[in-house]
Amino acid sequence: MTIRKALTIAGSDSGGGAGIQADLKTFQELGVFGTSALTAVTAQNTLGVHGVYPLTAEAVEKQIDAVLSDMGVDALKTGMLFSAEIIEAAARKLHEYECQNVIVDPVMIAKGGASLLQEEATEALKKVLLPRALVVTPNIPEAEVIAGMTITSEEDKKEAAKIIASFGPKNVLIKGGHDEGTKTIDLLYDGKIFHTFLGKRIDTKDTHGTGCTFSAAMTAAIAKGASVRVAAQTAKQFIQAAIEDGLYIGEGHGPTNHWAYRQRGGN
Ligand SMILES: Nc1ncnc2c1ncn2[C@@H]1O[C@H](COP(=O)(O)OP(=O)(O)O)[C@@H](O)[C@H]1O
Ligand SMILES: Cc1ncc(COP(=O)(O)OP(=O)(O)O)c(N)n1
Repeated sequence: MTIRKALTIAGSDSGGGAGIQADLKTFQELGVFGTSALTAVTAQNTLGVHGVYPLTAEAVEKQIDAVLSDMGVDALKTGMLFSAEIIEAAARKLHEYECQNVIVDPVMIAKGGASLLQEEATEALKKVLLPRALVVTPNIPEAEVIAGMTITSEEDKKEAAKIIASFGPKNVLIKGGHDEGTKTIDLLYDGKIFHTFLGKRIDTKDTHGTGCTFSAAMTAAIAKGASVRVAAQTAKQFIQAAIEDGLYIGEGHGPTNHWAYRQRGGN
């Protein structure tokens, strides 16, 4: 049996709905062996972020070294990176180990409004990390910050995707969770063509960690050999099932159901 492996470089969510915890659960559900390099510890639950405690860039580098020098990976993703120093450290390691299948989820702000990326780190993200990405997966507010424009229509999303592509990622996927309307529209730009992935918008407050889970599902699918387009389709089905079959945990924005996709027969 060939074991496929994935690495997540991200923050810890004590509430288990987002961050490293969501990533590892998603890898597991999609049959991929998960490894991790922690960037920060957050004290977090469904009501919000109650504390952020970043690790040093050196600690992040050491974890990446430990995993990549011995075990290797088929794909990796980044999530909450918090500072320019951590972004630069991660980018140096991706260069050193010649990592190819890199999925960058440019996490900036948690649902409750807490900052998970220092404002001055956006430039480092654009300059050193995006050029190394096979795919970058911003939500709409993140796409607005990276592209430097406001998004209010599908045409705006396309324009923003083109601007973000100019920073170097091979593919840009703008997630549609923050849109309005009865459908969610995720837009993939591969440098030439636009592809859309549609879902039924579920009326629920339990959407904590949807972005992390979506990008982790893409990472797992790519680790198993899927193209970016097929991986986006798998991730869309995974997150749709995870939101639809809600778990109703906690008083605020609850986590999604990472079991749902496999329980429905997905693989
Ligand atoms: N209420 C919802 N119903 C169905 N799909 C959703 C809903 N909210 C988000 N999604 C989907 O979850 C994924 C993550 O999207 P988004 O919420 O934009 O990311 P983030 O968590 O980074 O803000 C996307 O595929 C999006 O379409
Ligand atoms: C530790 C940590 N990492 C990332 C996030 C953001 O997750 P996301 O999937 O964007 O979901 P919401 O925060 O929007 O629910 C996080 N909260 N914590």
